[in-house]
Amino acid sequence: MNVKFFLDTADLAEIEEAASWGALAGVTTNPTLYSRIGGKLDDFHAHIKRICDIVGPDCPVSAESVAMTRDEIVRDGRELAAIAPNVVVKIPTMVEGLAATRALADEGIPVNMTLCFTVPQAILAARAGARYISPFVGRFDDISEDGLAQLDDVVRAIGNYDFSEDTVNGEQIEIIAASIRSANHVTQAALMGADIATVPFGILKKCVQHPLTDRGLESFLKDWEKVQNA
Ligand SMILES: O=C(CO)[C@@H](O)[C@H](O)[C@H](O)[C@H](O)COP(=O)(O)O
Repeated sequence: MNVKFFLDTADLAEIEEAASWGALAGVTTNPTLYSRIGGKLDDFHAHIKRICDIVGPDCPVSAESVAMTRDEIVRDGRELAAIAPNVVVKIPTMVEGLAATRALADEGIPVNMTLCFTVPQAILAARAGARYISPFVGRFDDISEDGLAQLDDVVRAIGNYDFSEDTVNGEQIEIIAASIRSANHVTQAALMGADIATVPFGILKKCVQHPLTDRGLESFLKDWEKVQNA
């Protein structure tokens, strides 16, 4: 298992930029992120394809189903999975979603079970065959709960067991820390052993930066000028 950064956006310019940094391992989208870039319904599949083309076949791209019944979610999921081999079908943690996850997993289609807020939800997602489980940190904090503690609980509970009989091709489940609001959330998620942090582009940039890095670079450049003029 390895720790990875996913980008939480549907914005192609952000994805291109982050992919060019050489450390991006995947992308997650959701209906809000797609609407934020002015996305249109009839362009949704083409847009997901564009993201897949930018990041390449080794980077999973989560595309969310907004269907509400098992059969509709399964139909949606099959269509989304047909866009590109690296598409992961994102499905909310709900009864119909669990049933659809089982059906899609049995067909070899990977699912990212999203909107997960508790350990029992995560265990059910795992048992239903989810490849990824996405506990939300920031939104749990928003209701005066402890998002990081909840993430820690999910990481430990899922890590206690072997779910390989339930997942597509016996692959290991990966926990995606979602609703990340700060670089510190990323730090804490990594210390807890979350496999992935999916972060908005602004947070990804903050993860690269540090004032001491800037100050150190400035003084190295100044001193190098002295070397050149010596
Ligand atoms: O579920 C996943 C990743 O699997 C994410 O795309 C997830 O939807 C987003 O992180 C959240 O919706 C972001 O929420 P917020 O922090 O902006 O309220």
